[in-house]
Amino acid sequence: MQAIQIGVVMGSSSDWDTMQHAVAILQQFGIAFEAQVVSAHRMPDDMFRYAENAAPRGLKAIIAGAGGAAHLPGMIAAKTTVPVLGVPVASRHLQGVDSLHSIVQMPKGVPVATFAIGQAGAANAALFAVALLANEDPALRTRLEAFRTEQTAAARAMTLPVNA
Ligand SMILES: Nc1c(C(=O)O)ncn1[C@@H]1O[C@H](COP(=O)(O)O)[C@@H](O)[C@H]1O
Repeated sequence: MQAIQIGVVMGSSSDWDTMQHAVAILQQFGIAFEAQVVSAHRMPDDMFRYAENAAPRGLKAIIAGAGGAAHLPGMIAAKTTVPVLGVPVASRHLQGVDSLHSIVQMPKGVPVATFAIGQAGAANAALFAVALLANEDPALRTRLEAFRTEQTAAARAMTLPVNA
């Protein structure tokens, strides 16, 4: 069995609607991943353990999604040097601006790569993880390039009602 390369964590199962878009990309590229709920607020000891074990377990990156007071990505980053890719999940009252600011405004010295709010951010975090892995995996880079080529073709094929 292939060793797990990417960890996907989220603060609540209610984040799945967003974070499933990261998982779908990892599946599409055949990346060995794990996905689970880990909350800095509700299960701090588990969160610390997850972060501390990330490097010894060989994880290459952690995609962490959370909403509201979204401390999960930053707190994981505080406990590991494995790259953390943060996904702000849209919150009910502030539409995810709170999540974005919580994740992006890290103090100097503890970086979290922060993506857009919502499902596009989740998908892009996964694509970024694929790009990181592709640095060491030429076959994966070829698949990533093919993905981009298909995307370009789809964009070129777009039509507008005014031109129909
Ligand atoms: N931001 C965090 C953390 C954390 O950062 O540790 N743990 C849960 N949450 C967030 O709380 C929101 C509401 O969670 P519930 O739907 O379970 O009440 C979710 O978006 C989750 O990411």
